[in-house]
Amino acid sequence: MPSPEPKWRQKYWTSDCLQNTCRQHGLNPSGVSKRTFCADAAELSVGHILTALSVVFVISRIMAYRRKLQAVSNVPGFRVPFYPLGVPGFLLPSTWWNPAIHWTWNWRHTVYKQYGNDTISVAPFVIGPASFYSANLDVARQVAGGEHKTSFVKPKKATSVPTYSISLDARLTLIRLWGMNLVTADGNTWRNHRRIMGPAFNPKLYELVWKQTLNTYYVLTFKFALLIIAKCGFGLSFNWDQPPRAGDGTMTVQAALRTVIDNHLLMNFLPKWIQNLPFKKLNETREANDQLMAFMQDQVEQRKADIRSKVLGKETAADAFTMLVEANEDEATKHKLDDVELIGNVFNLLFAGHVSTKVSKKTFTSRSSVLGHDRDPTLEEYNKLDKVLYAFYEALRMVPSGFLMIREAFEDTALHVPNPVGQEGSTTLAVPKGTQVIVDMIGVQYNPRYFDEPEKYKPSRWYGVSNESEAFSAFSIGPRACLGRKFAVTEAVAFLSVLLRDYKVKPIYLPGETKEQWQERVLVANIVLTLGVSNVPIQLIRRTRA
Ligand code: HEM
Repeated sequence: MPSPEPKWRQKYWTSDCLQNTCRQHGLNPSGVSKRTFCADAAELSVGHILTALSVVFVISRIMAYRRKLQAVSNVPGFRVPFYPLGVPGFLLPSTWWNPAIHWTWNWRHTVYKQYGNDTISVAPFVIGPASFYSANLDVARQVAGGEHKTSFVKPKKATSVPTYSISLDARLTLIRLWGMNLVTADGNTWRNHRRIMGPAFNPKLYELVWKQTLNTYYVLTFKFALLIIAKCGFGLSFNWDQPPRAGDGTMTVQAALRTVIDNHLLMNFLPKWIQNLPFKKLNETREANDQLMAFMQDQVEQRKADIRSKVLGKETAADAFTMLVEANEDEATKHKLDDVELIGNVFNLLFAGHVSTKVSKKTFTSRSSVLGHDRDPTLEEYNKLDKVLYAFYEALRMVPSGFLMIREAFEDTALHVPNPVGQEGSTTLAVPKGTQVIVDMIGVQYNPRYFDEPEKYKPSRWYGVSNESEAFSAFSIGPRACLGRKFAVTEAVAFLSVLLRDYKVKPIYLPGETKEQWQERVLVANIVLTLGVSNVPIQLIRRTRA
């Protein structure tokens, strides 16, 4: 009994094969079993099926594409293969045929001009939903303002966001990590969250923000200055994240040095017997001093060992500390400093270098008209620091960290899109349920409708604008505007006022580079959950007291 033909083969028999002939391939029927399989004919059939499938796919895409164009009322915009916030659009590099997530930044100066209005559409012809992108504040008010009667919500659940929408999915998943919250909620749930959260943002909190920002400024600049002097002056392998531990490891070198520096007057001027009294502060200072000495001793030993085992002709490290130890080792024995003297010198250098590099609380700039005294600013003086506020507003306008506000129509609705500048009125567009309207916050901040010469850094444009004003829109507008606005602004003003009091900030130019060219070079978007810029080369120059 011949074994039965497998099913997949039988499927491809042609009627010619069944009649023991194959006109197409000229087979002689004699001797050819009825069950002979005509492989070429079968391949032809697979090809037919694939072609048919492709045709079906293309037709379905064309129909879907037409629906997307209808959804966005044929408003001009991108006709590209992929949705910018989804896979693969998000993963592929941003280029003319794939805007990707970066387009709102990369093309911020040109894109809306190119399409003739500040609301445009995206209709991807391969994959992804139709959406509007708008740099218009009236559109923002309709979709993101959180008005009672809105037909737009933040895209519902992270899980319900289509899987092609990787970035959106990731953003929502991240901000929902700890459950439903004010940022992700909508409707009555949002109102309830806001009612409870709102009172937490009160003057007492801002008082704390102010105080802690100033404290952190000193901790930060101390650590920063220590790091530089330790690395460059002494070749010590200090690490920002994991500072080295002094002595027996119970204290970081940074903490020990801080204590010693803060209390050096006690150690220098009090008689020894008083220093040894069992008071908390004296105990701590003694302990810190011992730990630091043990650390320095260890460092000197290491340097000596390095110098002794130095491979002939190989340079040792060029830091001041190593060179000091090396010079001492070269001295004739009678002139040599002993270890304690060497440490004394090293410590003094470290101490002196650190104190002169660190930002002293007492440093004061003669330029400041507000902080005219030898002290830190207080929160009560906030209003007088308006120039600092305007500088911060302008920087945030140029790099708005909350760069997209994504909304979705939960029912069929309408959108009133203001006509281009110079044309009165607005156009009403029908927006089907499920269509996204994305407020492009970068576009808003660079929109010539709202700002003249938007590409220029001009803090003066904010003169007289109050902290609550909606003219400044980088924190969003309407009832759903950023709850942390005053928190962020208080922190920024406190930090910037002391930083700018103590330091001049100078851009580091390439040879022959202008300020505008520098700005264009360094403003490279760094988009994670929020928008930032990559490394900005600047020089901080300590101000001298007048
Ligand atoms: C420079 C700093 C900040 C900027 C530019 C900023 C910007 C924004 C923007 C644009 C929104 C609206 C998002 C949307 O509707 O999709 C928002 C909402 C929000 N922000 Fe901020 N934000 C900043 C700092 C903060 C801080 C420090 C906090 C908290 C301490 C905070 C808490 C919130 C909350 C809770 C919401 C949701 C408000 C609601 O939906 O009712 N933000 N922020």
